[in-house]
Amino acid sequence: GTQTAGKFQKEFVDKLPEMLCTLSTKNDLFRVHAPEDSQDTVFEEVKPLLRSLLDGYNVCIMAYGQTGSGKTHTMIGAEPLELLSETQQEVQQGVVPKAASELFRLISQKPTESHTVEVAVMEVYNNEVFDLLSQDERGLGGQRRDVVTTSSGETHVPGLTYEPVNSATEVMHFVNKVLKLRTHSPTRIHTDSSRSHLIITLMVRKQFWSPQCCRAKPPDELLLSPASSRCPSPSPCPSPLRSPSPRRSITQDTFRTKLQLVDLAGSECVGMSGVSGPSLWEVSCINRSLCALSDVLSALAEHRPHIPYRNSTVYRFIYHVFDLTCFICGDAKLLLMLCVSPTQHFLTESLQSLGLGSRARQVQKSVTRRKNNTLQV
Ligand SMILES: Nc1ncnc2c1ncn2[C@@H]1O[C@H](COP(=O)(O)OP(=O)(O)OP(=O)(O)O)[C@@H](O)[C@H]1O
Repeated sequence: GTQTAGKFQKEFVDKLPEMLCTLSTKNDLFRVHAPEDSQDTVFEEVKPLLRSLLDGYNVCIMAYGQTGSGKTHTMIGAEPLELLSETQQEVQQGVVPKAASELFRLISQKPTESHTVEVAVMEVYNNEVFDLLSQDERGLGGQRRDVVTTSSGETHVPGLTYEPVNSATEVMHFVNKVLKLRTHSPTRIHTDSSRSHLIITLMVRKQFWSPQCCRAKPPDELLLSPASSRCPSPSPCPSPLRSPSPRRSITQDTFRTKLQLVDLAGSECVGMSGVSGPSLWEVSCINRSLCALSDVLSALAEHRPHIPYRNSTVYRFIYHVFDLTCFICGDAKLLLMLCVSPTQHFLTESLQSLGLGSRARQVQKSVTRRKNNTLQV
């Protein structure tokens, strides 16, 4: 009866943290953080992936969970950051600013390599992709972009704006500038609910410097500068790197990897969030795209011959964002951060999120292999 079910739910919720912690200690790939854990503690899980990014893996870090469960808090940080002191801001920063800082810190430790970094910010709203770094005519949102798949199977967003960045501060300058363009609406559960999926991409290009061209490490002003990141063949290397002999530099292949930081829109039950009218379409698009993710993960986990990447209208979103053929089966690492409400009220939603997490873990068992992701310069 209802009473028994209620008792079960209470016991389940009471035991949930303990169960999760036990699982966490038994499995290296699985961690649980309590609400009081700091952003720094959570970021410790993410840090190794930044090293992988520079080692040549594509990396996707994605926050999933019901509406209001803390995805934006986890990915971006406490808002509004500008009202906090500098020290508080650092403490409250989420995965995106911390990952950008760590990336540039790691790059600064590799003086013999030249890196360029570019940032793109997209939102996927009602199954359409918007380029937030290129505002529409009214300045109220991003330009709508198409998603195309080439004959070689690569997915592109033609015209997507990539801005060159030289520091974490510059990355966050672009991100913070466009965050207000992201679609938000109040719901009964969350007064400032994001109604779109946010995708921040950091594209890293790495170029090796030829010994004939550069006897020593390139000077700092050449590192991370998009315009100067290529060894300036056929012109001689700039002083003091010019070779004593009149040999010209050798341009090498560029190694390109992508870090995708994804703050998904929250899954929600219409009855609970109380949305109506045009907002119902938003919820339907959000829930369908999240179901499609679940279907893809299930198919991959069960090694089914058909993986429904191209599942109806969400295909473009799923395929482009996760590029799952690459992220899960190939040269990539995926970190799924499940945000779960600590209250009993949202037990069903929490179980649903954990279900998705367990499917994702099964996919993790497939072998990840890194390949030379080279581009012709
Ligand atoms: N660990 C936490 N510590 C303190 N506050 C938190 C934490 N997680 C979430 N919050 C707060 O809870 C509220 C909802 O969080 P957030 O906006 O991140 O949810 P969300 O999952 O992104 O929601 P939606 O999908 O509806 O956009 C915010 O006010 C946020 O600051």
